[in-house]
Amino acid sequence: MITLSNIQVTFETGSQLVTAVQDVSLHVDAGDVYGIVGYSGAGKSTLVRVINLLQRPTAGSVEVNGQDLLALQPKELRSARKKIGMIFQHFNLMNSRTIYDNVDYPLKSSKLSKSERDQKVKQLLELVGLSDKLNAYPSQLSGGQKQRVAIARALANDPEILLCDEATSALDPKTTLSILELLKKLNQTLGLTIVIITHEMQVVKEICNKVAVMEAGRIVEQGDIVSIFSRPQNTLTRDFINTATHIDQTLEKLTLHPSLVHLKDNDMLCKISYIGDSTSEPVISELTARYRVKTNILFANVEILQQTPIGNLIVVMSGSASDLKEALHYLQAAQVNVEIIDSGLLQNSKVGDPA
Ligand SMILES: Nc1ncnc2c1ncn2[C@@H]1O[C@H](COP(=O)(O)OP(=O)(O)OP(=O)(O)O)[C@@H](O)[C@H]1O
Repeated sequence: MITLSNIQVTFETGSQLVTAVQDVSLHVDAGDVYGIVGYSGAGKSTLVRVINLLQRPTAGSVEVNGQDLLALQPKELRSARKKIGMIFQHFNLMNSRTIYDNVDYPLKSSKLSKSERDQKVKQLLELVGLSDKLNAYPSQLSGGQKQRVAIARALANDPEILLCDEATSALDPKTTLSILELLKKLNQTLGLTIVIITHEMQVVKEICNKVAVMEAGRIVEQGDIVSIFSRPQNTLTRDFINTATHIDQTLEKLTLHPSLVHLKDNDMLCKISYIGDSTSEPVISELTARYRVKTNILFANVEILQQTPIGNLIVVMSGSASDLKEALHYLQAAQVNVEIIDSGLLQNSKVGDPA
């Protein structure tokens, strides 16, 4: 549905050149919910605006639904753009017009009759759950309701693609979830292809089937969500994932308060992660039954991403050195990833160190 190839966007500010997007290529299939995640200034907004040519790239090509957008004449581009809806962080509604008029506005240039337009506006507002707000003004709505109006307006011309530029960043967590649920419903019922840019991996986790991670204008990692969450390759990707799973915060607390974890010489503080089938294996109980290794679970979390379970645990494993070694081999063979964070030997030698 969308193929960006070797996109470069450079801005000239006074005598300075800012390269906002650098050699980015990505491919979005029809029906994807594609997340682009990155910290502020990474180039996400610039990149997403390239998809509908709100931002013309300095170099590269933009193909949407089989059309080379950069080759289109202004009139053709206007009609291609109608098939690409967009929503924004601050909703961009017209405050002096009613909700009805906001949604009706993009239909003014359509070929629909007045009664067809009326029917369409009402249908759209029903789809987003706002049938009772036709005559209200934006100032009378909550942030979540305003975003629903913006979504209805973006769908007025039956687009195939919806671009979401930080669409939930101004919303509280509960409202964010309800908007993401609505987007998921639109993806599933209308077959809408969605591109979401966000700085929150939590958003990606809720709704996306694919994700690209951006840093300093480049994509540092991209792929399907399960592979990225279970085997992140890039440090930045790991950082983003850890913020969404809370595992790093827990580890930080444990490291800041060593009294929470009393490690004896043969104890190991480990982070254990697994994906898919391993969750049904009673791996933890096997450690005790087969290898005489006791496991104290300090933190456990299972996420279901695209119907695939992904688990993360922080545990203290205790046993003899040889039993621990065998247990680690067993976990490795069971496709369970183990990262040793600290061990009793290490911790106790640190305690004994002269200041
Ligand atoms: N019109 C412009 N003129 C000059 N520089 C720009 C322009 N638009 C963006 N930039 C610069 O390009 C870089 C990327 O900005 P962009 O807004 O795309 O990042 P972002 O990842 O979307 O960040 P945020 O989440 O804060 O919006 C930044 O250094 C920004 O200052």
